[in-house]
Amino acid sequence: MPRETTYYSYVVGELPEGCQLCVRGEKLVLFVTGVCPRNCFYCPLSPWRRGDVVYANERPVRSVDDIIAEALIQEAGGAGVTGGDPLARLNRTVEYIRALKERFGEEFHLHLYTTGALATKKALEKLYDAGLDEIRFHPDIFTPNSKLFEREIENIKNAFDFSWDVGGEVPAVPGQGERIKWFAEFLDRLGAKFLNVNELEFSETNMRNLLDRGYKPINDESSAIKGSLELGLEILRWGEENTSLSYHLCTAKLKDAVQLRNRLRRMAKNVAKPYMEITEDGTLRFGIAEYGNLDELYALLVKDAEVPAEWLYINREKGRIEMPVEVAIELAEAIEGDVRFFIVEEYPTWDRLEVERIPLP
Ligand SMILES: C[S@@+](CC[C@H](N)C(=O)[O-])C[C@H]1O[C@@H](n2cnc3c(N)ncnc32)[C@H](O)[C@@H]1O
Ligand code: SF4
Repeated sequence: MPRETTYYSYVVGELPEGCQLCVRGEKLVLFVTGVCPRNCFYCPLSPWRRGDVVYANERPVRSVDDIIAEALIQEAGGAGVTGGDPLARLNRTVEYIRALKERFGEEFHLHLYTTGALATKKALEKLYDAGLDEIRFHPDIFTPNSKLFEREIENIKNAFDFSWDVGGEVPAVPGQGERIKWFAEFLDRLGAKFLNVNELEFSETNMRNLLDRGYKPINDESSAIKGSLELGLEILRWGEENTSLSYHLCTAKLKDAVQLRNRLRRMAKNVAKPYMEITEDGTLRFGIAEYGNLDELYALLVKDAEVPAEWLYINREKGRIEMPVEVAIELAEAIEGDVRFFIVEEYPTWDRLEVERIPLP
């Protein structure tokens, strides 16, 4: 029987090393390029991520230094190299893998996702020499009669010439169980280590495609697709009986409630300013005051309201003054006029996504 993990997923055999770090929030998401030779109907990437763009987590990358800076804030123990297809920009991918290994040492674990379409022996050799530890193939098993799929399948065989961990990773598309089992048997014959199965999720980008094919979310609060988890479990039960692969069924809930939360908590302690609280979810909570003239407001708060200057931070980019929650609550009661006070909660990420805003009376 597949084991249920404490982080809302299911395992047969051993959890792949890349996943072990990921669930603890220790994997940097290194998005090398949005360029990809495929066009999966379930592709979750937004149009602006489909271009030749580079991100380390939410941070846009101009050079390797940006990647290192992000890894330090996260206290990352490794990175998942993703896209798009990282092999569509092979030199860049190799440069980043090499730089991360050089900066953080051999222990820094690197796994990479690829379609397999560009995984020639030469390309794989470059990745292996750069220090890649684990490679995960996602061939187009749901369009089996295409030339591209044939090439992907042929290329996967090249990966077994190197002593890294080789696995597959595909979404559990309801109605496609037989294709996934075919892929599992294929990987097993070659001597692969694992097959990861992802619970299928909708995003703003793929929602139309998924609805048109009759797939529906399980409820209003979840992005998971009905029937995908059940299919994943069925594949794990079958796989345990019929193959020697390890399996991991990675759920939408794991990604949202565990992996993201753990990553945010790791980052929050390194970016929180003294006036910010870190919540259980890893978000930053603090008070803000908004007013047209920030210098005037600052003078009012320091001189008239006698708030110690070290409790205040003028954030000109966002047009506000930041402060501890308690100070904002007191000031909101004491100050009359056009100044607006709020308690906000933000992600500790590069884009500082605001997730809550409570106006103070
Ligand atoms: C997000 S992709 C990134 C790498 C690459 N673009 C790919 O598709 O392989 C990583 C894994 O996510 C899975 N995936 C793709 N679309 C998905 C979706 N809509 N819901 C859940 N998993 C998905 C695939 O199994 C893929 O191996
Ligand atoms: S392989 Fe990944 S990035 Fe490429 S189209 Fe499919 S889901 Fe999108």
